[in-house]
Amino acid sequence: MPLFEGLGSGGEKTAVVVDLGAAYTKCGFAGETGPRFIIPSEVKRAGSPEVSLRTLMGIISISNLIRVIFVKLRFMHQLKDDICLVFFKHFEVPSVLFAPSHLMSVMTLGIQSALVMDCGYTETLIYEGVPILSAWEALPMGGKAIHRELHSLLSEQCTLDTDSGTGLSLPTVISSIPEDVVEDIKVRVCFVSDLQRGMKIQEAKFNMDGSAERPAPPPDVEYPLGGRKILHIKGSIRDSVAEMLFEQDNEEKSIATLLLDTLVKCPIDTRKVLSENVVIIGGTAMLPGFLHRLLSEIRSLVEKPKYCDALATKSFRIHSPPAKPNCTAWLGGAIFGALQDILGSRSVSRDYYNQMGRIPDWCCLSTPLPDSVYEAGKTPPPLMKRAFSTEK
Ligand SMILES: Nc1ncnc2c1ncn2[C@@H]1O[C@H](COP(=O)(O)OP(=O)(O)OP(=O)(O)O)[C@@H](O)[C@H]1O
Repeated sequence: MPLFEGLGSGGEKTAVVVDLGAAYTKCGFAGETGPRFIIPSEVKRAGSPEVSLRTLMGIISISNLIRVIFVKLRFMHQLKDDICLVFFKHFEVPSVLFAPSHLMSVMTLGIQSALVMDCGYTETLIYEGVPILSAWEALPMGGKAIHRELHSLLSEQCTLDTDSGTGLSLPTVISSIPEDVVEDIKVRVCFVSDLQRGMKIQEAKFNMDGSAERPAPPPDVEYPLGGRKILHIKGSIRDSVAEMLFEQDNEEKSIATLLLDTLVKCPIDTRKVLSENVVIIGGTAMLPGFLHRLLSEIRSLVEKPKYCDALATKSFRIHSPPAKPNCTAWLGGAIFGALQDILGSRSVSRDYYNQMGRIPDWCCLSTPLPDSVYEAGKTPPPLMKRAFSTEK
């Protein structure tokens, strides 16, 4: 079907749904089952996600035709302000809605309460539609950390075959492996080992006297690089690079303990329902074996005194949302975006933005907007408006 067929030409307008991730931006239309585009978001400065020009251009080319935008975002207020400025002032979209990705993910399942873990970068928690912010936990462990580790392991341990020789060390042939190749290698050849095997790999890694034996690695892989170069990827890298997610650091934190610590912070009467409604989102969860290992880690940890006494539940279940983990939040946004009445009453309208010059900071509801943004003698404009209907 042509991309824009039937959209924006009369009737109710379709919302555009954008999930701005730190690594990838997903973009498509409300009411559809998957994003039309997944494009890399470029991070310009470490720790400060910025939307690349390329990403914005992709979004903008759509908004020109549809004129109604539904943006789903979980970044800081300044970035939201910048996005509003572009969409309201330049493209004159009727309304924008910023919705939390974790809440949107729960929408795909039709459940009220869930513990949502986002394994892009951060983990958070939602209960009965309201995030329990005091239980929010995060660990800088995700696709990026694996990517960095893989990059250094490949450079240190792998060899290259070229026309001029075989078994050459990497630095003698190329200065470094391109980032997109490392990303491709991660997605195509790496996997998460099961609990037993993973424990043995970790034991061997941290055993200084060499007495712990490492399990036999999977076969090496020959990966073609450009220019008739073949990269030999060691099997021991394939099965161990994702172990960092499950290794406990000096503070005994891994992604499994993070989930359990979050649960311990929740009110005791909510824990059972949350532990039986775990939702895992984020592209890193797509590594083969990830969910199986996470569940095994959790089941083993809950037997330990630290959690056995504190948790008051041992029953854990992970949902299977109707989308791949990296697109679950987007799909929730697409479902929410198709609910015209609800969407219209929850978005920030262009009129509001034009009069106020800013969007409300939902994180600071206790801080009212300064009086100076209201015109003298005028009451503030309504925040919400039915912006998605063609009714006059
Ligand atoms: N099939 C796959 N197997 C393994 N890893 C994958 C797969 N697909 C994507 N990834 C990894 O998932 C990560 C991106 O996931 P996702 O798109 O959920 O992140 P994001 O939304 O951009 O980031 P964040 O949630 O931190 O904002 C990348 O590190 C990518 O390498």
